[in-house]
Amino acid sequence: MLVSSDTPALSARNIHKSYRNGDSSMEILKGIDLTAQCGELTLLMGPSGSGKSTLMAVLAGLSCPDRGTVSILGQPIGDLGEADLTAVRLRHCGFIFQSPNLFGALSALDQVRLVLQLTGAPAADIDSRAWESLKEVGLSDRAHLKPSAMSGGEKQRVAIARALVKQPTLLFADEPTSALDRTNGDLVIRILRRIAHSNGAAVLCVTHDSRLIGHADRIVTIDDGRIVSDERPDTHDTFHQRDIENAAS
Ligand SMILES: Nc1ncnc2c1ncn2[C@@H]1O[C@H](COP(=O)(O)OP(=O)(O)OP(=O)(O)O)[C@@H](O)[C@H]1O
Repeated sequence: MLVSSDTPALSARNIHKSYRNGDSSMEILKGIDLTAQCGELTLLMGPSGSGKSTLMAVLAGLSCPDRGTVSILGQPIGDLGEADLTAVRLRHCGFIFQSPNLFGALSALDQVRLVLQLTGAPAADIDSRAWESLKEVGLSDRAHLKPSAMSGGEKQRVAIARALVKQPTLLFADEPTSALDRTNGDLVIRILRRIAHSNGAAVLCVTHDSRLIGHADRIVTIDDGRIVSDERPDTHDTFHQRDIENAAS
């Protein structure tokens, strides 16, 4: 895929999504516009039930919107068949969830190697890349341990190494720190920030964890299926949805 340097990693336009419950339908996303640039850690925050995880699933191509378009590196993913969409996700997207979901029988190193084998990386590169990725999350000395011998924070860092090893353009994280204590939560968000800043990934992180706010480049708040604020804490460059709408009109 040829991509200009101005192309956002992700762009979503007028996203609507409803869920059916028996005869009734509930609109969860009510016209979301969002662009994510490479090199930024963006937090998606908002009250429980406001639609954050639904939005993340739509942005990652895991769920289809009823209306609107999502583009990854300029490619509208709604135009892709299932096989091509899976290929885009495999090639460009990494995922981290609240629970690390590791394979119980595999060592940390093998969990990371497996991703590279599945993505068809050259066999000669697999070991060095897997080691490099574990080193990035500070787990070189834990590489041969299985999940049962690791702490919760270590397991979450293996999950990050597994997402990171593909060098994804887009990294989606859904509540990655909510099961972790303060020290491990802090470590995980620092790693996510470094992945954005040093590796140039666009990192989108759904969270309730207010401890993460100070680490973010941008905080997008969703309420009742709409973006209600979009803030850059470092620069205090704050603008609200009405400003976006005014700018677009
Ligand atoms: N598959 C589904 N079928 C029906 N309703 C759903 C489904 N998934 C989510 N919902 C509903 O959509 C609404 C938004 O859910 P979502 O998980 O996106 O919110 P959230 O902001 O991530 O919440 P939380 O912070 O509690 O995780 C909720 O009312 C939820 O019950």
